Amino acid sequence: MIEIENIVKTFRDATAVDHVTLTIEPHTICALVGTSGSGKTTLLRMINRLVQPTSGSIRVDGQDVMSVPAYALRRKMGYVIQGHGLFPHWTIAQNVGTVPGLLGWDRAKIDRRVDELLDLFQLDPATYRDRMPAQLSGGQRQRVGVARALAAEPNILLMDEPFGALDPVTRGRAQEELRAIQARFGTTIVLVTHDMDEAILLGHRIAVMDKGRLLQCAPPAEIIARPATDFVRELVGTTDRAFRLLSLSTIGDHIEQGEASGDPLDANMTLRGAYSELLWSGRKAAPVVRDGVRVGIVSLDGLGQLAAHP
Ligand SMILES: Nc1ncnc2c1ncn2[C@@H]1O[C@H](COP(=O)(O)OP(=O)(O)OP(=O)(O)O)[C@@H](O)[C@H]1O
Repeated sequence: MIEIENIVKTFRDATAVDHVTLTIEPHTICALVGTSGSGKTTLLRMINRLVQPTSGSIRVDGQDVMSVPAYALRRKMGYVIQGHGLFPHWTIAQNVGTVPGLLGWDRAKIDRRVDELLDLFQLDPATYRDRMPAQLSGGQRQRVGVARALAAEPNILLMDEPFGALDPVTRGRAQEELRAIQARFGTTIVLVTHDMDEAILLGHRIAVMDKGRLLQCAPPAEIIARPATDFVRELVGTTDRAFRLLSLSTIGDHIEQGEASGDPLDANMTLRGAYSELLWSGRKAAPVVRDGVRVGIVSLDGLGQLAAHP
């Protein structure tokens, strides 16, 4: 658990983070969103002591971060930045093995871990472990950056715009990978992002910042349905909010009974995806299958009700 209490950071006369109190539960993703300059990066960097707070406290699993040597803290927490931050003159394997090496793991254990992580991120170890960062695409480098941060099995991962520079397709894949890895290892993740769609997709909770202050911290559905201020409402975007609400759950969570014909939709599809499919195929309803077995239907009427202001 990360407990941020009344934290303040002032640079000369400017307050970058202004009395923020925020608790991040273990095994969850907290997405920090806000406009440029709202203090997200500064807040993130106070968690691993890259930035020294002016006042307030941060506890990680009950321990004040100021009581732990900064190097020990940073080895315990993964940190990923935009543009990956890989060492350019080290191979991919050396980059991924950095923290395990610092922690004194033996060679064979490091090698196994590096190969396991490269596999996990769909980078064939035989092909990639001895390459240099410059011999990878931007998307591959970014995935190596995430693999490196996970190398020593940290239970906390701090991520600052990790996918900001990727094209939409690569970005979508990287987001899915991160979601799967988080679900598998239960890592607690603090993710700074400009992108509300990314925050809604990945965040169990979304923390909205403006001018150094925390305006609201709540699950995505609540941020969409009950924004605490006009700024939060504007950030969520009023034109898209019905679709954003539909993107939060799958058809499998809202199976209807009835008859429908045509190609079936998979129960794991989001409600938003189903809505789009129904409009596109000109149908009022479609059968739903789970593991190939028909379990019910999804209808435009049903989706319309689910998209309405709760
Ligand atoms: N080292 C520094 N010295 C002086 N001012 C700083 C420093 N770091 C950040 N700031 C200021 O603190 C404020 C918050 O910056 P921060 O980088 O935390 O915002 P952000 O929300 O992460 O922005 P972005 O999304 O653009 O990265 C800004 O006004 C910035 O200019």
